[in-house]
Amino acid sequence: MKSTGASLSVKGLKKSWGPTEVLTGIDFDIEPGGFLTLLGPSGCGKSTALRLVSGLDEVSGGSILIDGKDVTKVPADQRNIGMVFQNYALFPHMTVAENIAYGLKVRKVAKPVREASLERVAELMSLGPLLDRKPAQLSGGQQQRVALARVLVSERPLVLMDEPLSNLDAKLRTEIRSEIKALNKSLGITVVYVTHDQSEALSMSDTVVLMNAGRVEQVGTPKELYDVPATVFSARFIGTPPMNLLAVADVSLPDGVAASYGNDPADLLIGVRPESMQFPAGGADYSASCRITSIEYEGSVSLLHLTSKSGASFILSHSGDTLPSLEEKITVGWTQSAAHLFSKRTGERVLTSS
Ligand SMILES: Nc1ncnc2c1ncn2[C@@H]1O[C@H](COP(=O)(O)OP(=O)(O)OP(=O)(O)O)[C@@H](O)[C@H]1O
Repeated sequence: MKSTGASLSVKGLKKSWGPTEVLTGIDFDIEPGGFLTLLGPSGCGKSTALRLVSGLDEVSGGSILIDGKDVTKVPADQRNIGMVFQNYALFPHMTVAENIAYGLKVRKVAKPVREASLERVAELMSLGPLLDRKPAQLSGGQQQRVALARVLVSERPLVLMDEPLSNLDAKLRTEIRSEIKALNKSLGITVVYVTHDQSEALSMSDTVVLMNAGRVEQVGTPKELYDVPATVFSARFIGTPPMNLLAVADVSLPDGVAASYGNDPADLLIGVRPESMQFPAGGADYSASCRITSIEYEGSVSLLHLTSKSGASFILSHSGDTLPSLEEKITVGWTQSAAHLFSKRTGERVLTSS
């Protein structure tokens, strides 16, 4: 099953339903064989963007290029795109084998070729022993694997997946996640994936397009989004528990940071990830005095829920052996490199000269 992925370029994509603009002009690009995820909260427009790329809905503005060719006005069935959705709708009266090979049969692919493709994909997806069963005789995870196999066997250079794992339990999600990723790499197909689950996005993607209210908040590799969030929204959306954001009044800053910020220092928000905060604070560049309000034991770490001088809540992920006690007043710290500075007013990351 050789397959070479297509490139995809989305430019200024807009969609309105009546007077409501649900996509306000989004841009992203993906190289052949890449894995790009549209990530964002419910209702931000991820599925809408995917449906426009697939051709199921018409754009209100902007363009879609596949392998450099403008397909914005090309009907869905001529875009050569494979799709897997959350409700994977297998044909109940057909066996697994018939379901998988259905698309090839419709396209009048010769029987020996069909059979060879089926055998190959069944092996890849470990579906061999299930080929004669009907969908009702499969578990949810097995049905999802059949839906994926059906798309993979079709050898489309571009595959769109809309929350394909959302019906599965946590263990299966993790298993199928890595299967999808491995298939993306071994077959070279280009994948555009939609999810609201950040851990799914971070673990699978080469590129993440983080969306918020119909626009793109940030585009980058998973590491870029985690290490250098461009906005307060990115900082809070990526990472579990989310990044802490503290007002200047609650933090003791290194000399010069506030002064080097051209604007009113009270506009600064100091971001720090729970896992980058240290207790005890010894030698840290930034520090904050606080009180421990609760302690959540999570096995490898304990989450210390803290309250700042001004009453703001934040979290420190503590991996040390000795735990402080509840209600104890402590000082926590973090290094310059773990500090993320944002403007409260614009929500954007700001750089200081220090
Ligand atoms: N056919 C439609 N008519 C009117 N509004 C629609 C239509 N389809 C989607 N919308 C609206 O567009 C917005 C974006 O929806 P979309 O399904 O793209 O979001 P999403 O990010 O995929 O959300 P979810 O993760 O919940 O699926 C929502 O406010 C939704 O109500």
